[in-house]
Amino acid sequence: MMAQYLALKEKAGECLLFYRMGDFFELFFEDAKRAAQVLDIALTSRGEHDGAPIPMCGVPVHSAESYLARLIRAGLRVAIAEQTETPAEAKERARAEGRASKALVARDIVRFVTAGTLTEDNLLEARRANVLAAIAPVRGRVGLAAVDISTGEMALESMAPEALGAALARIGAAEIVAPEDAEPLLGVFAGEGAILRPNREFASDKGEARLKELHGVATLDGFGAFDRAALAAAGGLIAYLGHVGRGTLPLLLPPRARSADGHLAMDEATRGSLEILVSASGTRKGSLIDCLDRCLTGAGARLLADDLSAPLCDVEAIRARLAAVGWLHGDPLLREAVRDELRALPDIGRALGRIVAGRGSPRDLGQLRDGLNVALALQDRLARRGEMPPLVQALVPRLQGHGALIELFSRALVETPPTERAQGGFIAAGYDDGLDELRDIAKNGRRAIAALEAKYREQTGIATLKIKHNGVLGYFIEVPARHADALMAADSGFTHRQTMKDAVRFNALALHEEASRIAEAGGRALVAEEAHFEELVKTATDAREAIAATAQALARIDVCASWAERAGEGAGWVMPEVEDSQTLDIRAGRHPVVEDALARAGERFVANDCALSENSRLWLIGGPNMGGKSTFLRQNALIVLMAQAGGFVPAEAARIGLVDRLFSRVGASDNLARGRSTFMVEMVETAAILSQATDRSFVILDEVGRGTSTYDGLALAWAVAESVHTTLKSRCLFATHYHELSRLAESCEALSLHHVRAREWKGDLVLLHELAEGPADRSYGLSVARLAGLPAPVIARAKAVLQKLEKGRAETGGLAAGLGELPLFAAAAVTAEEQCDTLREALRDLDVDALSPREALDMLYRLKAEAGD
Ligand SMILES: Nc1ncnc2c1ncn2[C@@H]1O[C@H](COP(=O)(O)OP(=O)(O)OP(=O)(O)O)[C@@H](O)[C@H]1O
Repeated sequence: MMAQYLALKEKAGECLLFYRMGDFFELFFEDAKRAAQVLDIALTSRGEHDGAPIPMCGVPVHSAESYLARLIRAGLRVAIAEQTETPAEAKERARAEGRASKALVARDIVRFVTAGTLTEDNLLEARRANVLAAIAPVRGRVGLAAVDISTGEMALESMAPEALGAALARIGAAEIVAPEDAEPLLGVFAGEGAILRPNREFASDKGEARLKELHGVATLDGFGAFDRAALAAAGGLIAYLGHVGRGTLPLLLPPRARSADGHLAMDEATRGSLEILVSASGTRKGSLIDCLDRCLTGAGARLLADDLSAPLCDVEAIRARLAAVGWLHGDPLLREAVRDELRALPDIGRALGRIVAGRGSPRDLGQLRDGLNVALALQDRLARRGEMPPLVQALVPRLQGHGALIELFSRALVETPPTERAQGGFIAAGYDDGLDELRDIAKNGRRAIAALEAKYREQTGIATLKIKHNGVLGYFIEVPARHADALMAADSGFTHRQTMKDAVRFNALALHEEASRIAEAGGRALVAEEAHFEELVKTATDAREAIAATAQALARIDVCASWAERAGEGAGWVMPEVEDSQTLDIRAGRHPVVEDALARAGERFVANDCALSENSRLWLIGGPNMGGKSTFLRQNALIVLMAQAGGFVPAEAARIGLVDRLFSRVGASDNLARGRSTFMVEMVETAAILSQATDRSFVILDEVGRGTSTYDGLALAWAVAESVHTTLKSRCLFATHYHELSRLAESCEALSLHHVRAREWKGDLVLLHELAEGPADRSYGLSVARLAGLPAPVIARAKAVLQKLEKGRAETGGLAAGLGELPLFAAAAVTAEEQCDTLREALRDLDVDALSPREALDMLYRLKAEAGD
């Protein structure tokens, strides 16, 4: 057995091996130690290997899923080795092979369970997509393929290598597959969740061929335009799926082409700081989606998460979504009726995923029937409305067309089919006459057995005689021990089977005959049900694309209704106007998450305006700590994000010029796990902004430079603000405590000064959370410290120090004393560019083909020296 185990373990590689033995999955050696620790179950031992006891632990097969879930959550992967023959078959095989020894049942790995390839309901989160991603670099581009196995939705894209990090952050994959050579590309995503596979699996021609074969098409053009890199990633993804499914592929819908420019780009730091899908605490609670999500279905919630992760950059597409939301918002009765239908909707996308992956149950078939029925009812309701916005109009036809399937499944299945199919009982009466007959035989047999019980009681005079059934003996007669003697007699007509402590069990010919009849009919009924199950699975599988389209249409309707519902909950949510401009004009905007939190505490959120335009691009915002600067910055970023995702926004009015990239640098946070200090993180993220933001981007910068010494910090903040204003020309909100920065207003014409208001009243600080024009008068740092409970002697001492410092500042002209003679940023930048131009010219004039290797090397030295000068 150990030889068999070790061979399978070799195949399982890094995965824990679940080795099936009877009713248990057993784990051995290091696997056992690891699993016992994660699952907190007993570690025992069994036999010896190389003279040492073999560590072992096990989990019961019937509850294996909950253990699997915990192992997957702990970042582990599992290979499942099942018995591939029965003990009887094994014996037969051993005899045929002429071996007398005890036959070992053959086993093989039937499946790998990994975080990215789950389909089981209880291993998945209903409201979160579970994404498996694959990357592949090809000629300077990186392909990215992403699939949610539970629903089969697949998207392909390709990008410059620098954009990969942001794309992976957007997707939030549970597992990432990459070619061995490409590990460095993964950057921060390398490690636990990344799986390296042989390079040859990521060939674009193979990827293309596999996709064509899967979808039965001669060309992929109908699905979109995919470049070599995207196809190579698709190839790697499908190869990996084939590997984990041991040859069986899960549901894969035709791939969608996702273009990077179609979406509002956000890097990982921005996503993190805006707390879109998870809050800073790492959970959904307190995140934007948690505050917005009113979806009634898991699929709707998953689509909403996708929308918020990748808001659109296309005015028409955004307006189409907004029109659908507005339609449902303006008609609360219709909205409620639509939502009533959705409430009854099972997760048909995931049910279909399980069915196609060969892991479906009768319950999944029942869910398809019920879900498609809901879709039909919804279609009917919407169609009767007549007038609809174009998006809804396009969705409605996708809700129908499953009449034959619904009719078949309604006739074939019982009302609530079970999750287990081994015991049968899911095919409805009246669907198959032969099956009904077999069931009748079994039913009559059970009735006959009940009659036999009465007959035997009368015959033996034992009133406590009972006919019972169990899995081992089948049907048997049981009498209390004190009555057993009468039945033991040779001519009693009963044969002894088992003696228990208080009872004795017997058989009888008539009982045996009835029992055999029942068993035979039952067995045949099971076979018949199984055959029907296969037919129904095939029907569903054949219709998979149409069913998936219906599931997606339902999810989109749910998302639109969710936005409408959320906006309808309180006053002050509006449909944003989206346009192609550099305007960002938000009247009385609010931060939805902070507003909710304050409302729970019975407090009111103070709404604030934000009015940026081409001529007033950068707002420098000062004011006391705790004054609401960060909140203001974030609320405007979130409003942009929500609007471009196609939703209403918490404001009185909002006009939003399309944003191509959103950047947020809020609050310095340590990232020691990745080996970077606070200041380093801050600078890396700021560098990303300076290299990528455009005049269509929106940037929020919160206290850049605070992570270092005052002079360094001020100097950096100054240069960054100037660069954003003058070079990038992005719209920007810049919060800072450096008063000195207000002097930037003298040289930057599109920069204006603002502050959050505060007042001191009877010695106490009152924060008004209200934005006003002009520079902040002072910083109130000591007052906030006092609010926070710093001891009075410390405050008093700080006051004395402050007075001295301020006196010094007055005498010397302060921190920014020397800035009067600073040349304009633009002028400084031009000289750098000029220098760069001589290099560029030298390169342009170069005839590479005419150079010998030696000359090329010389030239390289010369250019380098010039750059050094
Ligand atoms: N507009 C508002 N209306 C009501 N309360 C607000 C508002 N903005 C912020 N607050 C409250 O003030 C708290 C502090 O806000 P925030 O963190 O934005 O201040 P800050 O000025 O960025 O502070 P610091 O400079 O210390 O980072 C918030 O947690 C919130 O409870």
